[in-house]
Amino acid sequence: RGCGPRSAGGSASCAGCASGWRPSWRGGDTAEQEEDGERERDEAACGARQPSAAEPARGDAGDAEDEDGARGLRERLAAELARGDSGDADEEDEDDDEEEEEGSLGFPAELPPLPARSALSAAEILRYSRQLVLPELGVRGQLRLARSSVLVVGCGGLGCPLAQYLAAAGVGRLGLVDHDVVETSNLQRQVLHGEARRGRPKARSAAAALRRLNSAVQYVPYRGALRPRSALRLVRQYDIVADCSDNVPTRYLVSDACVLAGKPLVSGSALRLEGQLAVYNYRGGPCYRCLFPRPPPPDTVTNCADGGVLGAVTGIIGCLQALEVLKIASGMGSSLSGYMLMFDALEGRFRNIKLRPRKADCAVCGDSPSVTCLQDYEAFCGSCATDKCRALQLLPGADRVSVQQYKALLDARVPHVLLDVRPPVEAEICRLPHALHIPLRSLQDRDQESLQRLQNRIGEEKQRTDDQTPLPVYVVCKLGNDSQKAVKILQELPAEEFGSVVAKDIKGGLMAWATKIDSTFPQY
Ligand SMILES: Nc1ncnc2c1ncn2[C@@H]1O[C@H](COP(=O)(O)OP(=O)(O)OP(=O)(O)O)[C@@H](O)[C@H]1O
Ligand SMILES: [Zn+2]
Repeated sequence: RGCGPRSAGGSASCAGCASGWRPSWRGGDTAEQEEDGERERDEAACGARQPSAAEPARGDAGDAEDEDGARGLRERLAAELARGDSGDADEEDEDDDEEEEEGSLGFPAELPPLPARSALSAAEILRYSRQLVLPELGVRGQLRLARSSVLVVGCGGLGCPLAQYLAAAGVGRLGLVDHDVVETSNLQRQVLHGEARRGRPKARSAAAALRRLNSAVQYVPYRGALRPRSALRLVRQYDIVADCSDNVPTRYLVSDACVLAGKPLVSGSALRLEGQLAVYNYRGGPCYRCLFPRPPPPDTVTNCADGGVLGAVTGIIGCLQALEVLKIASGMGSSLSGYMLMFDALEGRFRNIKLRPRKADCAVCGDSPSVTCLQDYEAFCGSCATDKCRALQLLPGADRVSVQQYKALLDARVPHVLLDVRPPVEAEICRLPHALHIPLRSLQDRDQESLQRLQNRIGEEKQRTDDQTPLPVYVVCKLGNDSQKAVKILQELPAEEFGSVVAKDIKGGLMAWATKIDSTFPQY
């Protein structure tokens, strides 16, 4: 997931595209298009054999194999229709993700090649008729799609719409990788997973939903994290890779694997109300590392849980990713390679920015690469390959208390000030009633009025006690990261101006309060 350079929050980088922390755009470069061998590369990339003009684009199955395939498909379609008629298909399907046969991420087995196809069946012609009549696609493009395999990394906000449109369009095989399970807060944008799938592995849930949409596509769910030890073996088995993940180490891992395996990478990111799309390592264009040779500092990266995202924005970017995949797979039109498409939802504006060409000194796709095998990307980026472990450790243990410790001192009526440093929009969602609210941003800006409000509150509380020791300020935020940053700021305030402030942070923040102390406190 990512953000545009103009993301709210200014300095935040996105977990997805690693921008925000901006690439040094250089306008005016000619896109590096390698015309030579373009067709060859394209064929290899989509794994499709281009049928000759003499080959029939017919609806009547021409040989026994096609006949069988068409009959099987017709029967399946008939069965599906019958199920739809009965009106209880959804109920029957409720547990069908349990039946999804999984691929192994540990040592991915070699997948059988997709069958060679020379003609479409009548059922396929009917099913794909609205796109078959597009001269740009036609039967030839549809057959190429049917021979194409796409690996989708991440079945979340981007992966769901992407996979949905690829399945509907009739790609041959979809590999679906995700290590997570469906959560309630996913449902606002991860449109393949329904309420009944909460707690289920996303890869299987997605495969089950997609199978209902188009049973002719092969789905291979991989329940687990894409890791350096197996990524290359997996990526080699697919023609095109779509990065729909949400963290920087995975972005580098997927990109490097694509360069080493020679696969095009369609990469999307979305955060807040902005999204980005790029095609890397395709037709001589740059790779992700060409643009972002170094990862951003981990504490500048924002994710959807912290920054928020509108489902429609991930939907738009996911669909644009699907479009790029379909174009590459079918050989239709020109690709976005060499450009980055940026979407600003509030302005309703798309911008296409020309990227620097492939860098001759790129560590992985350059002329003498130093990265020749996959690495430890968590170490390289200094952050986890999941956005689940988001806890920063900025303060020594003595400056932190647990939610249980804070509850105990609250029960004992120990005089103190509770300072909530979340952004105003989050404080409107829920808050502890006795907290003073000053956003971290105001502290970072040393906003005088805010600091005065803090001093006033400390003064008021002090009046209630004879104790002459400095009154403690306990700082809370959503997860316990911003609160540590706030404590550092308070500790650095000049004592002669503000008096000495004894500040401590509450570990795990209000979400730890909700899970460990008060289950009625909302989680978000
Ligand atoms: N290395 C990886 N291997 C497999 N799946 C990954 C990897 N990195 C990220 N993902 C998956 O990519 C998806 C990204 O989607 P998205 O950010 O919309 O979902 P999320 O992480 O569930 O959201 P939230 O942050 O709101 O909880 C997630 O489902 C996540 O599990
Ligand atoms: Zn590169």
